[in-house]
Amino acid sequence: MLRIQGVSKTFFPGTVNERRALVDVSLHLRERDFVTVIGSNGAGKSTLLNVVAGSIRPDAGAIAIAGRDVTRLDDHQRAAYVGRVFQNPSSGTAPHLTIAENLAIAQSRGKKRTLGMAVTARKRMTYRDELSILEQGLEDRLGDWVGLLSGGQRQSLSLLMATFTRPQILLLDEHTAALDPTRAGLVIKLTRELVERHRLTTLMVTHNMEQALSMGNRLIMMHAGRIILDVADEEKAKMTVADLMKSFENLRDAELSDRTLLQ
Ligand SMILES: Nc1ncnc2c1ncn2[C@@H]1O[C@H](COP(=O)(O)OP(=O)(O)OP(=O)(O)O)[C@@H](O)[C@H]1O
Repeated sequence: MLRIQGVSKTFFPGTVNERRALVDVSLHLRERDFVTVIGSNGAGKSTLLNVVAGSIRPDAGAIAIAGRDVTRLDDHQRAAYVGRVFQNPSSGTAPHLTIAENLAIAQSRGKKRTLGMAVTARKRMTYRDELSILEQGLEDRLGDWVGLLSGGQRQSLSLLMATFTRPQILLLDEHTAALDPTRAGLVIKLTRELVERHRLTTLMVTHNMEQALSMGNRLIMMHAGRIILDVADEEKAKMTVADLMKSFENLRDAELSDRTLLQ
C-alpha cells in the first residue's frame, strides 16, 4: 500500500546548519498495516510523514502509494490518497467556517473544486450520520463555527475529516499530544474505531510509549534519520515500555561513547 524506497532528505546541505533528517529510509506498509513511529526529538519522524504527504520533496528515493509512484506529486496532488491529522487542533480545520462547511471541504479533497462544495440537505444528513460516530453531540451543531469547539472536539473533527474520503494512507502526527489525558483518550478511542471501520493503512507518530505499544500491528523506532528498530505482530505484542526505554538508553550510551571516541 505504501512503499518508501531509499528516501533521504538533508536540510541546508553544505552549510553549518546542515540537518540530515532522513538517511536512506525504506519502509513498506501492507494494506491495513497500522504502524506506530517513535523516536527522540529530531529523529526524522515528522519529516518521514511530510515526504509521504508530499509537503517535503526528498533529495533521493521514491514513494509509491497503492502502486502509483507519487514521488513527483506535490501535497495537493496527493490529497486524494493521503489523510493527515497534525498535533495542533487548529491545523486540520478552518475556524471561521462552520462544521458543515469544514466537512464539505474534506469531502471535496483531491477532487476538482466544483459546485460539489455546496452544503446540500442530503450532505447535511450524511454529515450528521458521520458526526454521530464522535459521540460529542456535534451532529446537532452543523452550523456552529469550528473556532467555538474545544481542542478535543476539533481534533476529533480533524480525524473525521482526514478519513472522510477513505484515504489510502492515514498520517497521524502526534495528534493527541496537545490534549489533556481524558480528551487524548477519547481521540485515541476514535482513532481505533475509524481505522477499523474504514480498514485504513496508518502511520502514527507518538511520544507516548504505551500508545505506541498498544496501538497498531507494527512499531518502528527512528534515530538520526534512520529506522533502527522495526517490530511487528507477536514480537511487538511481547514488548514492554521498559524494553523501549532500554532501546533509548542503549542509543544514548552508544552516542556518548561515539563522542568520547571523537575527542
Ligand atoms: N523545515 C525544516 N527546515 C530545516 N530543518 C528541518 C526542517 N524540518 C525538520 N528539520 C530538521 O530535520 C531533523 C528531523 O526533524 P523532524 O521534525 O523530522 O524530527 P522529529 O523526529 O519529528 O522530532 P520531534 O519529535 O521533535 O517532532 C531535525 O534536525 C530538524 O531540526
